[in-house]
Amino acid sequence: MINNENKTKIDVKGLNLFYGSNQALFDITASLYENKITALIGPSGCGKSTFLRCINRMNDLIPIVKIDGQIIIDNKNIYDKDVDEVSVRKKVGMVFQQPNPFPKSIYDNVAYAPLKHGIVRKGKECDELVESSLIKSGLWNEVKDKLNQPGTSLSGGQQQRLCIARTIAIKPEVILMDEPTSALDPISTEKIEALMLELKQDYTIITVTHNMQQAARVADYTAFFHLGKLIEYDVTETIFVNPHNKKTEDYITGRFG
Ligand SMILES: Nc1ncnc2c1ncn2[C@@H]1O[C@H](COP(=O)(O)OP(=O)(O)OP(=O)(O)O)[C@@H](O)[C@H]1O
Repeated sequence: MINNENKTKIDVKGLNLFYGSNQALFDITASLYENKITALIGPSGCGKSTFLRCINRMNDLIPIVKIDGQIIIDNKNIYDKDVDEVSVRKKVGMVFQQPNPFPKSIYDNVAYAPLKHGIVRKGKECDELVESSLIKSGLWNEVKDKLNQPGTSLSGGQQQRLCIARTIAIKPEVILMDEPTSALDPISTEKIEALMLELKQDYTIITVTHNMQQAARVADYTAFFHLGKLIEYDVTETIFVNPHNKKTEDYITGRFG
């Protein structure tokens, strides 16, 4: 059962999303909790990534998308007309499936956006932010002597941690992760999972995963989607051990998906 002492960070109310005439999300309503990891699971095409992208208005970039309903973050509907999507994306950072560092140095990968948004000034202030972001992403010890080397010279797992450092540097409150380890080897995956558990102390994390073991290992809450509907959402243990819906049970026991 969901613990009522949790603090809601994101309140989703009656969210519908259409790609042209094709409806991809149906009346999604859920509260997502602060300093928790919520995993979104479900078969391919069920709308997990679409839902994730609604939380930082990334779907606004797709012209055929129409959205109705509300996503309230800290008491403000991010789809209200007076909300600018750039400010939403600062508050809600995102890490993608493929590590995608900029073709720049390790240092510049982290420093670029904070300098551009005026979060820090060049020099000591920026150096400190780069260092603290790389420490928080667990990469500092591996890169502190080669900050001028290209981000792309790192291993896949290191590149993903660099992307996490880049996200943290903008000082978000929520981090969205879209299958953050599916392109990584098991050891890099383990490091990212350990990092997620550390990061949830400071951030609210929503992650899409196809890996049930990963959801079971890291997520406090799990939401099961099917055909664009949120079928069941509960504490992770309930979803995996004692699901209430037959479809959830069929999916987690591998009967479809
Ligand atoms: N840019 C787009 N234009 C049109 N339809 C889209 C677009 N992106 C997704 N869809 C459709 O929306 C539905 C949900 O897709 P989505 O990618 O959100 O599912 P998913 O659960 O994340 O899938 P997967 O696990 O395969 O990544 C699918 O029917 C998909 O074809």
